[in-house]
Amino acid sequence: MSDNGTPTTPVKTTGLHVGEPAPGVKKVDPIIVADGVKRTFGGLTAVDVAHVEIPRGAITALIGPNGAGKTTFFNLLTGFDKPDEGKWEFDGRSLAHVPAYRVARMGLIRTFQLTKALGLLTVLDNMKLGAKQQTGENLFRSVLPFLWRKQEEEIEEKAKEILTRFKLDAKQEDYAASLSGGQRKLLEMARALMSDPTLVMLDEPMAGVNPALTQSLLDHILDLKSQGMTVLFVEHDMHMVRHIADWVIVMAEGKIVAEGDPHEVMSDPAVIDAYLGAHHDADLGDSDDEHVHAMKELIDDEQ
Ligand SMILES: Nc1ncnc2c1ncn2[C@@H]1O[C@H](COP(=O)(O)OP(=O)(O)OP(=O)(O)O)[C@@H](O)[C@H]1O
Repeated sequence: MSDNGTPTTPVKTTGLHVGEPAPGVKKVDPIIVADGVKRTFGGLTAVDVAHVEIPRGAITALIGPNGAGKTTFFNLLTGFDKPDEGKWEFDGRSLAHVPAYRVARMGLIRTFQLTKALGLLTVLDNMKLGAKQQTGENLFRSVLPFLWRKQEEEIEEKAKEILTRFKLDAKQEDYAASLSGGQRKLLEMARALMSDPTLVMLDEPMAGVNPALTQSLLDHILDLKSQGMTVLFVEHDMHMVRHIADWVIVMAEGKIVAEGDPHEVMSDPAVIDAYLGAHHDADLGDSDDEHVHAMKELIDDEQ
């Protein structure tokens, strides 16, 4: 946002890849490298990614039609699900068989939609839960209470400082369930920052967000990049993707079908096919598939 309150055009990070943009293209400085990652559910292949690299220090959008395998791939990368086969690295370290809590401790944090249980905690308690491993729960608590108390104070101070940055400080004692959709998204992001991540993975950051908070969320995501973090997000809001993503990876039927900067990707025939399939030239009429509509609009813009 500029000083006079009008949204500014974000500065895109370029020069991320080596060679022609295509599925699996090499990156100059990848933070995640995945190879042969496959996940099936019964007879259904949800994810079948031959090779993909996520560029460091940039904002990458993972897009694709419903059921493309985006969430499943997110879950695999973060240790919340196990693949049938494949290997993947974060910052040069293998993540295969590493449980979710250790992946998070290594600096790869994903946001979660606020569950019912977390809604019953205050905003401040939600933030404290996001802090890195706490010594409070072990021997120190009873043997060295002063250490535990000091750590508690530091965590609380940090939580309040981040809440202020996200303009949620006035809500710190409120139950998280009382927040609006947009405020919850801000809290999810704020909570992720409690553990000083290297890579932040956001699951549909714009879903359910009132337009009044959209700019604020976008600014916070751009801010993560300016602080040196890498961002990977799944999103159906194509305007947002085009506005802030430096790089876009497109999945369809479990596979990566295209990669490139937002302009390249939205004019790629493989992407048009993945989204619109047989509907490409048809009037979508009353179809309730909102993101297919949004994609069609943008593809038309590009042409
Ligand atoms: N636990 C599960 N059991 C069975 N099938 C599953 C499970 N999780 C996902 N699937 C199936 O795997 C496929 C990929 O689902 P996934 O949720 O990863 O797609 P997505 O791209 O995130 O979709 P959306 O954009 O709709 O969230 C879908 O066909 C889905 O029904």
